[in-house]
Amino acid sequence: MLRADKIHLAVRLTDVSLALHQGEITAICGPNGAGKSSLLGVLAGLLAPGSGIIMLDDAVLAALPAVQRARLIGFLPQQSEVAWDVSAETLVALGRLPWRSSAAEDRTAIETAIAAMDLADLRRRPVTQMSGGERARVLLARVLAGTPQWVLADEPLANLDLSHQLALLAQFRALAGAGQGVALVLHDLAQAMNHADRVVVLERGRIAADGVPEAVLTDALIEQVWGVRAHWLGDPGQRALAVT
Ligand SMILES: Nc1ncnc2c1ncn2[C@@H]1O[C@H](COP(=O)(O)OP(=O)(O)OP(=O)(O)O)[C@@H](O)[C@H]1O
Repeated sequence: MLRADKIHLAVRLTDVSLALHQGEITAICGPNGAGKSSLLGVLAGLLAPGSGIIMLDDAVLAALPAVQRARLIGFLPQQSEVAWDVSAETLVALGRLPWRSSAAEDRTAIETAIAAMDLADLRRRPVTQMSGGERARVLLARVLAGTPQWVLADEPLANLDLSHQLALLAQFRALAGAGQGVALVLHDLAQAMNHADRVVVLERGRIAADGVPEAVLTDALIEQVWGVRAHWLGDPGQRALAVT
């Protein structure tokens, strides 16, 4: 379990408590500036809260050695810019840095990540010569190559075409099915409704709702938090949001 207890981060997060569970996909939703990226950064141990604590199972996350945190938690930031002119394969291989494993183990993890992100044809291409969506897939493959127990991804679907969005959502489901914990910042409420096990809604740095998607993403909450009047169409698992 990855647990945040009474987190305060100046201006950005106020009294945020939540627990993420392995085997689940948790969607973190909310308007621009609500604190989603800040929360993900705190959960990953990359941002130190002013007060409050993050626990990873029985350990205080901040007290774990950095290399152990890097093995346990894979973090995909919102920005997909890459400064280095390296090939996709080299960038994916950097995901193995926290591990001092055998070459064979590294190779297997790298190849699995490349296949999962559909990058076989792009593996030798410099990432600086890729489209935004292609680069986003390489960066996520780097996270997957690290075989983390937790994947925390900030808007991982934002630059992807529909087919790669669906493939990636299936990939996240497979990770959760294998017992990993997955937390995704998502702006698309239909994706959160249909693909997450749980939705956490942030509003101005506070948790506005937390629970199963159908119970959380009600028409009333969407109007309250996003100021948009909308209603859901379709059946559970295949919902579409109609704006009224
Ligand atoms: N480094 C920073 N120092 C101080 N305030 C910041 C910093 N980064 C972001 N903020 C502010 O904190 C609030 C939350 O920002 P955050 O990036 O977490 O929101 P978000 O929900 O991820 O937004 P978006 O949907 O636009 O990506 C915003 O008001 C933002 O302006």
